[in-house]
Amino acid sequence: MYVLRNVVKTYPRGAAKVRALRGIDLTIPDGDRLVIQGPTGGGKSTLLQLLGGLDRASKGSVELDGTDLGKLSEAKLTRVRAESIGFVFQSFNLIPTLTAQENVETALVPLGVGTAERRTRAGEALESVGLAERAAHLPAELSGGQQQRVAIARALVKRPKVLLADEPTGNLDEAMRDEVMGELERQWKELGLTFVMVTHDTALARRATRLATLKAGEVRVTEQAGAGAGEGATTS
Ligand SMILES: Nc1ncnc2c1ncn2[C@@H]1O[C@H](COP(=O)(O)OP(=O)(O)OP(=O)(O)O)[C@@H](O)[C@H]1O
Repeated sequence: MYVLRNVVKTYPRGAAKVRALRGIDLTIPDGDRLVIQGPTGGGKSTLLQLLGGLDRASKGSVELDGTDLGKLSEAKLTRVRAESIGFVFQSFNLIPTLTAQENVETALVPLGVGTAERRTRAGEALESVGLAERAAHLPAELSGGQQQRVAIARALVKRPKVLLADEPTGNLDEAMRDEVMGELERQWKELGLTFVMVTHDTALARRATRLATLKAGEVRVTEQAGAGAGEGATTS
């Protein structure tokens, strides 16, 4: 479970400061599926980076299961990221010279998993996203939707408890968007992940059970009755 208390994030801009987050209080229970939306520059990516331990708050605390991520040493924070948090980005971030299989295996290297087990687990992860037969393909030989599914396999192969996605369908056409969202939702349900997703897509936001709207660095959370993962991937 995440507990954020009065989280402020400022960035230097010349002599001035940009206040990207202005005192966020937010609790994200285990197994939650939270969608973050809001206008450009509202602080969505900044919040996701703090949840992922990719950056630290300027003030306040970001606790994951009782540990204040901002107080960990760089080495410990890296360990938490490697073990517990899977990331999926808009731009896939696959290594172009590695095959799908090798890309997925890279997530297990920092955890000290041996070669044979890496191979097996990466194969299983690719199978779970329906890409077993594409394991030997390079990213350039895959469609956008398939590349994002490789990225999902890479995020999940380490069996994290948290999955963070920043505009995971932003680079995809509508059909592929549905394919990728369907995959993310299936994995969220099957693995009991805590799933936090930033999206500009209002159709996706409407289907979230909990919606966090970030505007000018402030958050408002709404529960949406009737929304949920069971509805399938509608595109209207
Ligand atoms: N590394 C940085 N250095 C300086 N300012 C930054 C940095 N990252 C973000 N900002 C600023 O912080 C504010 C929030 O940015 P953030 O990227 O979190 O917003 P966002 O809601 O994700 O926007 P978008 O929808 O455009 O991705 C913006 O004013 C942005 O310019």
